[in-house]
Amino acid sequence: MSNKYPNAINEPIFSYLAGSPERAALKAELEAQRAAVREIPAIVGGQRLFSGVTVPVTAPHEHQLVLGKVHQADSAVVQQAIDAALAAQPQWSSWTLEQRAAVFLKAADLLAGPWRQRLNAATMLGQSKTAYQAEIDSACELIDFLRFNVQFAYEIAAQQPLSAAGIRNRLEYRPLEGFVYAVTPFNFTAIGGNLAVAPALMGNVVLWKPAATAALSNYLIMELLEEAGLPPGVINFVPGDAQAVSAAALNHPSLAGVHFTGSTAVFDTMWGQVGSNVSKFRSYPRLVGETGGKDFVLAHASADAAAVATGLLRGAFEYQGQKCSAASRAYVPASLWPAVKERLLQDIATIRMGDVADFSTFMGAVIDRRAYDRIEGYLAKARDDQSVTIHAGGRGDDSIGYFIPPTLIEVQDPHHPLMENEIFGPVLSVYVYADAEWDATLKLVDSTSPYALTGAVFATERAALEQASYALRNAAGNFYVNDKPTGAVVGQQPFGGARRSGTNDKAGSALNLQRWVSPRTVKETSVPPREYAYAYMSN
Ligand SMILES: NC(=O)c1ccc[n+]([C@@H]2O[C@H](COP(=O)([O-])OP(=O)(O)OC[C@H]3O[C@@H](n4cnc5c(N)ncnc54)[C@H](O)[C@@H]3O)[C@@H](O)[C@H]2O)c1
Ligand SMILES: N[C@@H](CCC=O)C(=O)O
Repeated sequence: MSNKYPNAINEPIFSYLAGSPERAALKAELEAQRAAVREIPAIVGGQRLFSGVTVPVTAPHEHQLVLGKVHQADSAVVQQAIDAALAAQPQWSSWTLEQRAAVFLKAADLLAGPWRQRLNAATMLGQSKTAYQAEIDSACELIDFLRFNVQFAYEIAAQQPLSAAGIRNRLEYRPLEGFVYAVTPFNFTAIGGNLAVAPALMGNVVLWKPAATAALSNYLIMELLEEAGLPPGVINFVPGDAQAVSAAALNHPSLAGVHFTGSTAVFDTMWGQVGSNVSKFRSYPRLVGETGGKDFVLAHASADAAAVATGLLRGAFEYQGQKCSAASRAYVPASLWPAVKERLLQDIATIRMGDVADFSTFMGAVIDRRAYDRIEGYLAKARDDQSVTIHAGGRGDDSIGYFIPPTLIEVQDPHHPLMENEIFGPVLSVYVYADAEWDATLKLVDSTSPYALTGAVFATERAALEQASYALRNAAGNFYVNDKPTGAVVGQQPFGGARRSGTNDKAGSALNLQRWVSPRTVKETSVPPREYAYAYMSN
């Protein structure tokens, strides 16, 4: 099947400069959304289900501001959603790729146009992203997922076997039999959408359990998909208690796959549940999970100090360090550290943190009370720890919002918990190594953390870059050279990590989409043999 659509290109990032039309539109949308309280129901087979049992969605940077009420799906609703998905499956899986792609390409165009600021504003208010962080996520990345996935799906469909004379072979890329359970994180609106949409594009039906704290933006994605023409029941939206929803979904004989992004601990639990139910399932479920990280930045003595400091600051503190890719442990040689530290402290002193609707802010708040308490717990311990030095930040303030300032901590022990545990907040820990210990530091970086998601090396000496790239080949699924470890772009840097960071199925690439198909090989013979004996046997 050939792709008649043009090749995808990355959605350009709007500037939001003062006086720009996009800035005015976003401001207006922010005002409108902060003044409303959205009812957020489950969507099952196209029907809105309001259970009446609700959980509020609040703005992390202004926790008294209620933006929505999420109606919780109970296990009966989950069962209804699975039934609706399975009922939608025969028709949806009979649609051609071209017909399915048309829905998602229309969604991309709507999002690039009239829907852009609706989704950006919801992401800013509900998940405390600045305008830029929302734009690269809920607008550009989601549009890119929608468009590039179509292109990748055609590339998969084009992979066909040889056909010898008199025989015609083909591979049919069938969707999985059953439903895919998509469980999504709070921190990227685009990831939420993609985890539900990618299997659907390949012809699957989906049960989507969003993160409670991202329910507002994720619900808008459902509305967007409906406007784009997604038939009822293809994606069913079931916000609710994670354990209850999962218990129902992961027990169902028609579970065909899990598409997860979130913490390692939760994925471990889900994997265990699937494992203990394995003989119940009609097929072996595909398990795709992109999980936690403890992402490193390693500077070599030849590195440019300003580039290292800028990579660290953006990598560690953008979106309050709540990117799975965020720089959270750094290794800087003693000769470079004074210059890197000076520059970092100068820059950190200028960072504005606060209400993301104020476009001069660089940082908003962390997502919720639980995250605030977890991060503040690390900071409280660090404040009492004589073995570490807090150079900046180090104490949160939750009076208005869940604010944790950009925090820079120097450790003496490279195996300090601050260097090993995923904190998922704006906390950067630095270990200063002796310049002569470069080789040993490469081993240290590789062996310190159980994760292997992202990492970066800064150097101007080519030999050092090549040495680090080889020594750290298993330490990160996304490896950056002279750049921050965040900000992967769909179609340019397929994303995912190995070890305890996930199954590394590379979101935003054909590798991921291949997990959502079950190929059937068909051989057709033009003139079938009519005698069993082979010719040579008659001699
Ligand atoms: N590797 C990646 O691509 C990637 C991308 C984004 C986020 N992350 C990771 O996600 C984490 C942050 O996101 P989060 O706080 O939303 O993660 P989380 O694991 O707390 O939640 C993820 C999803 O799992 C659900 N969940 C929670 N407990 C569950 C349970 N017992 N059973 C089933 N589902 C459950 C949540 O409701 C949510 O929908 C970090 O660890 C981060 O590194 C990884
Ligand atoms: N793809 C994003 C990270 C997603 C995880 O949170 C990045 O590359 O920064």
